Amino acid sequence: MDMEKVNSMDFGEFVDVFGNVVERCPLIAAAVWSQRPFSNSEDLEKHFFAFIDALPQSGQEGILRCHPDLAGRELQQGTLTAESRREQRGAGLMSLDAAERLRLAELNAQYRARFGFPFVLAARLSDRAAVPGELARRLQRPPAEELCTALGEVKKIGRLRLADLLGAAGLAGP
Ligand SMILES: NC(=O)N[C@H]1NC(=O)NC1=O
Repeated sequence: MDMEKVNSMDFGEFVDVFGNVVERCPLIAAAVWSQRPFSNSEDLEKHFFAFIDALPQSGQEGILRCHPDLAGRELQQGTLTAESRREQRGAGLMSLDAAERLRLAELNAQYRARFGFPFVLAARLSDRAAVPGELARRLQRPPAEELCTALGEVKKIGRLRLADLLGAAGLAGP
């Protein structure tokens, strides 16, 4: 998809296409649409990220809370978004054994109890062997630092989702 096509989208089409660049936060795409035209994919991405950065802490935590747990209940119930399912499957999180699932569920619960939002990690840049260790490591971090790290992961997920949507054509900028 090229930028000319993106810039010509009406509001509804844009939100349909980009509404899940940030998991279950179509409001962000709705706000970004107002800022078109975009010169290239980096410019488009910049607007998504700037919206996240400009939110008060409660809004940033709200974005994190829109994410499903890794290997959590929604994966079991089949209610993940298509993007999240693909990411979690790619990382091998759909084929955990019972002990691995339990370990992750315990760590996810501890993380949520400590920080008040779910553990977020760009699953496509990780795998089932690395996730529990990374979760245990981040569980020890100070809350303010952890909020920044988690938002950084939201951006990594968003960058990969945008690249999927735009393909190579969208990446070519002036
Ligand atoms: N909790 C969490 O990190 N969820 C996600 N990560 C990812 O790559 N896709 C998700 O839905």
